[in-house]
Amino acid sequence: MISVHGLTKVFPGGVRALDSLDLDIGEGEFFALLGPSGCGKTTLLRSIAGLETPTSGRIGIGGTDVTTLAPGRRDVAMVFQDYALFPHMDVAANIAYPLRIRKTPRARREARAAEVADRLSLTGLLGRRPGQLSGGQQQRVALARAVACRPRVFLFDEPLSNLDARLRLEARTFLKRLQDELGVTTVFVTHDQGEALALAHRIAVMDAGRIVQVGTPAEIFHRPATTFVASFIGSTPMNLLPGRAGDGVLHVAGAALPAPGDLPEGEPIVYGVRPEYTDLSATRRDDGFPGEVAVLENLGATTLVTLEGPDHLVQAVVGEGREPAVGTAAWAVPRRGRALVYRDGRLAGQA
Ligand SMILES: Nc1ncnc2c1ncn2[C@@H]1O[C@H](COP(=O)(O)OP(=O)(O)OP(=O)(O)O)[C@@H](O)[C@H]1O
Repeated sequence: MISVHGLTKVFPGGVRALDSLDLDIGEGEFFALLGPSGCGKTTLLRSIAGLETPTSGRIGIGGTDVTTLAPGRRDVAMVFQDYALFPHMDVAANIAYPLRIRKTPRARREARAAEVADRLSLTGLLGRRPGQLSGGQQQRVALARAVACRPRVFLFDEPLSNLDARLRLEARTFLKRLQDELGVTTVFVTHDQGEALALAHRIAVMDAGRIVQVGTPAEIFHRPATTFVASFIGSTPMNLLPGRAGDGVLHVAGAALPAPGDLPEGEPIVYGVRPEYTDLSATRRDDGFPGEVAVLENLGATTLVTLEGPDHLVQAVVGEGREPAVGTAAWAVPRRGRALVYRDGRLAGQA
C-alpha cells in the first residue's frame, strides 16, 4: 500500500533526516515508526503525507507514484500531535472541514459528520468549540475529522502524547479498536516503545535517518537485531554486558554461560538478557552474575532488583514477596534460551 524507496531528506543547513530509506507497508496494516528523538520519524511521516519534499527517492501509495503529488491529492489523512483543530469552529464544522474543502454538498457533509461523531461518541459535543473540550475529546474530534473523509491511509504523529497517563491507555485501546473496525492502512509515529508494542501489527525501529529493524512486536521484543534496538525496547532496559568467548563458554561479568554455536576463541561479545528473564539466587551459581543488592524498585505486582558487581550492574525482576534485602549478596541467573548474544552490535544467536 505504501512503498518508500531510497528516500533521502537533507534539510537546508545539512541535517540528513532520512538516509536512503526503504520501507513497504501492507494494505490494512497498523504500522508504527519508533525511535529516539530526532531519528527522522516525523520527517518520514510528513514525506508520505506530502508535507516535505524529498531530496531523492520515491514514495508510492496504492501503486501510484505520489513523490511529486500535492498533499491534497494523495488521499491520506494526517492527525497531528496537537490535533490542529480550528478554535473558532464547533466540533461539527471541524469534523466536516475536509469535506468542505473537497466541495462535498452541505447536506452530505453534515450527515457524514453526524455519523462519524456518533461512532466516536461525540454526538453530544457537536455544538462545542475545541476550547470547551477535554484533551481526550479533542483527540476524538481530530480522529473523527480524519475518518470523515474515508482516506486510503491514516498518518498519526504521536496522537496520544498530549494525554495524561490514564486517558492515554484508554485512547490507545480506542485507537486499536477503531483501526481494526475500519481496516484503513495506518502509519503512526511514537517514541514510546510500549505504545508501539501494544498497538502495531508491525514496527520499524529507526535510528539516525535509517531503519534498523522491521518486525512484529514479538519479533522486535524477543529478537532485537542490534544492541541499539535491544536497549530501546522493553519497559525495563535489557541487561547488556560485555564478555568474551573461551573454552566453549561465554565469560561475562564473573559468570560462565552457555555459548550459541561456535564462536572464535577470545571473540568479544555483548550478552543481553531482559530483567524479566533473569532469576535471582541467594547461593553461589557459576552461571550467575555475582553482586550485592543495591536498589529495589516497586513495579506494582513485581519488583526490579539492581545488583551491583565489581564492574557491572545487572537487573532482575522478582515476584511479589520474593525481594532480597538490600546489601545482601546474590547471583543473577539468565534463563536458558532467553539470552541474546551480539557480535559487533548485531544479533549472533540465542543462548
Ligand atoms: N525544518 C527543518 N529544518 C532543519 N532541520 C530539521 C527540520 N525538521 C527536522 N529537522 C531535523 O531533522 C532531524 C529529524 O527530525 P524529525 O522531526 O523527523 O525527528 P523525530 O524522530 O520525529 O523526532 P521527535 O521524536 O523529537 O519528534 C532532526 O535532527 C531535526 O532537528
